[in-house]
Amino acid sequence: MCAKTLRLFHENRKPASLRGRSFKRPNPGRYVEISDDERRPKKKHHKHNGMNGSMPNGKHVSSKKINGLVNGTTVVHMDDEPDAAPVASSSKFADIQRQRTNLPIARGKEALLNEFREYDVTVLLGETGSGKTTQVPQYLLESGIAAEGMIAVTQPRKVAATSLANRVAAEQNSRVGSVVGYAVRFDERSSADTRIKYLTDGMIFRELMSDPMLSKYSIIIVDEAHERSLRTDLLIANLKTIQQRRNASSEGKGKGKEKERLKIIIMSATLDAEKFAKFFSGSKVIYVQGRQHPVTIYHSAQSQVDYVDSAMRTFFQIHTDQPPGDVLIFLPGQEDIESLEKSIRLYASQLPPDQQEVLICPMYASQAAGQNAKVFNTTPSNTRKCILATNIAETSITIPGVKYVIDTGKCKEKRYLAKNTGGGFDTLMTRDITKSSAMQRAGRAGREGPGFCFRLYTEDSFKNMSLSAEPEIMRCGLTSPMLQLKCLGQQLETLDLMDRPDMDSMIAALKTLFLIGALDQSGEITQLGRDMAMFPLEPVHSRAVLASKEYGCTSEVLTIIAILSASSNLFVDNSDQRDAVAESRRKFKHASGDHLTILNVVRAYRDVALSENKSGRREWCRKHFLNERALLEANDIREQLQQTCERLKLDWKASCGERDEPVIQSLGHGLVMNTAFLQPDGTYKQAMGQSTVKIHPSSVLCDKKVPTIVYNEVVYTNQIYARTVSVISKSFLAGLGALKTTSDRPALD
Ligand SMILES: Nc1ncnc2c1ncn2[C@@H]1O[C@H](COP(=O)(O)OP(=O)(O)OP(=O)(O)O)[C@@H](O)[C@H]1O
Repeated sequence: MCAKTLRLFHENRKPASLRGRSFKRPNPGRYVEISDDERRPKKKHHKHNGMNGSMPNGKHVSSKKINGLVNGTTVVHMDDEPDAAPVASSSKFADIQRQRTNLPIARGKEALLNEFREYDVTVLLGETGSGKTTQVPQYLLESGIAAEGMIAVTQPRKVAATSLANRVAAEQNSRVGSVVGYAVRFDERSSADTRIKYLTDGMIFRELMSDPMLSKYSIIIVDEAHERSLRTDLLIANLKTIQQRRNASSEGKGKGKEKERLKIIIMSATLDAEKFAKFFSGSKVIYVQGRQHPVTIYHSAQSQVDYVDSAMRTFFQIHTDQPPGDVLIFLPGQEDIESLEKSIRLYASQLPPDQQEVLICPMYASQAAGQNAKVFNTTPSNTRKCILATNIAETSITIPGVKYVIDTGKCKEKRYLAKNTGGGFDTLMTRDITKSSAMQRAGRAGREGPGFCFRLYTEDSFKNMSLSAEPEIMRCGLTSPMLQLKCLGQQLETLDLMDRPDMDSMIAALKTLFLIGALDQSGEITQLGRDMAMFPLEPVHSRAVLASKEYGCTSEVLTIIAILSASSNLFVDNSDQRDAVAESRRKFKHASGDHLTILNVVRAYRDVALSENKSGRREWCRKHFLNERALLEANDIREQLQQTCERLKLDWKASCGERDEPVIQSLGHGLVMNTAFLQPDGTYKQAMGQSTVKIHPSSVLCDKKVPTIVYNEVVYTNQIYARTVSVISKSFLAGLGALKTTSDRPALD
């Protein structure tokens, strides 16, 4: 392959099509400048602010304004070049400290701290890479503003929480889990010494159940608030009330009571600050100006129909023409990542031997955490790392070595479909990204030095993008958050939210909770519902675990639910070897369907583990197209679920041996909304809704026609598919009431 055939960004197109873009920023005239002392003497020949940068043709690109901010905003100016670094030290720690002091935010440290001291709520805007997420918590700790309490920093994504904790622990010259810790679902590293904790918004929301006033925290930082994830919105609503109560009770009680007070800091690079400031009246908006390194942005001249192919061509254009530096490519989902990985591998193998090697690192949520963490490893000098990521790499993180970003402009977004049917479901749909996402993606370059972002969409497309995504609470299923709120004695309907979900979604969630026994007739939470909320699982899964007590099969159900909760799929989907995969899967096949097939796999793996060493186990998994990471992760998850069982006095060792019915029926208690019956045309109609589903081709039941099915989830591609499917008896479903709600139900047994 010749590099020229891959060209998407031609040199001669640059002046017209490859314009640098900048973050819009507030008009400094409207804002109070904190202190001139904070500023460095100007160096006139450079202006490193926003997404500015000199074009390859030498043109300078000016900055613009992104969001109007409210009056009273403070701008902390840091738009000049940082001071020369202190004398370099040979130790890594000294090097890290030098990096810290060179960050734009370091220049406004004292001014920021004064604002944090004065205001209970601050909304902090600062450009990507300015140092908000890593530095602000450390400033708060070192200045004593956090007093005796802990500082929580919430993140919408696991990978951000863990990688930030690692970085900040290194900056504190300590190990993760001591002064700096993290907590994400199924993984926590913290101790009595922990003062700064990075945690997902879901985890802190869960903490509300055991500590409704979040009393161990004196400061809660809600980071990447622009994402408006569902848990962030629920957390913010709760924080407002908690702060009012805590601060009112500490009022006038003297110094000792200071630690009862709660400070809230909302942070992002691309935030509608005004909306947050209105929600928290009396809050202060602070703008940290300046970024450490410029990012030059290029747009494609024409719209790209095949974004995977365009990404591939752009990658090789960079690889063959540009200086060393790793490349981060944003794609919507796993299928595109796998397809691009194949083509890059193929073309890279045809490059001349003197070309740098290409190391491909996929990064997506359903891949095991350990695998995702590999992207943070440094690359040997003769290798260019090419990270193929979904939007899990979009915010907060710094991937060492990344100099180039390729942005396809696409993402997958969770949406609740068919909400009017009462039997709706969450599904992922591919869509165009928002301006906020585009800026965040570009911001992943330029973190260790000047960066470049190649957008595979036109400048007009960028201009026409909406500013930010619709809040998740407006577009997702609400079963799990509604159960958690009920446990807290709160109603979603009456909560003081920034945006309110629609009534259909709330009714659908209430209906599911009622059907699985979490709520009684009057909508009050039951003891069963409280027990369900104890598990770090979707309520439908925790209901299955609790039902297993009655059927004496908790051991089997825990194993299956642990596999279903793992972040990666158990079965490797290898489309090139479809027949071999199918043949191998047949060995584990259980006539009742996929759930017991999963159990057969785990049992077989356990037997292998008794006789084989690590490499033998790995080889066995490879031969059977199984993902060992999923098996290992599920083992950890199972141990955590066992602990919850112990707290609930549920015998997790109880086993039903080889019987399948108790297991399927336990699952049926939880997945009652995910049941369907066969129709004459071979499709299945939801027992509790109006949608029609097909059995997913990956299921062991895909060629079968069985009267009634229970399934774990639906996936939506060109059709609606039920995935992880088992046969369930009609009489059992009738007993649950699942077949009573539709007029065209089949004749019952
Ligand atoms: N793991 C890391 N390895 C190397 N440098 C890092 C790492 N994490 C952070 N940094 C450095 O610290 C800088 C600031 O990172 P930080 O996450 O605090 O910025 P931010 O303002 O929160 O950015 P964003 O809005 O993108 O989250 C980065 O640009 C990078 O130079």
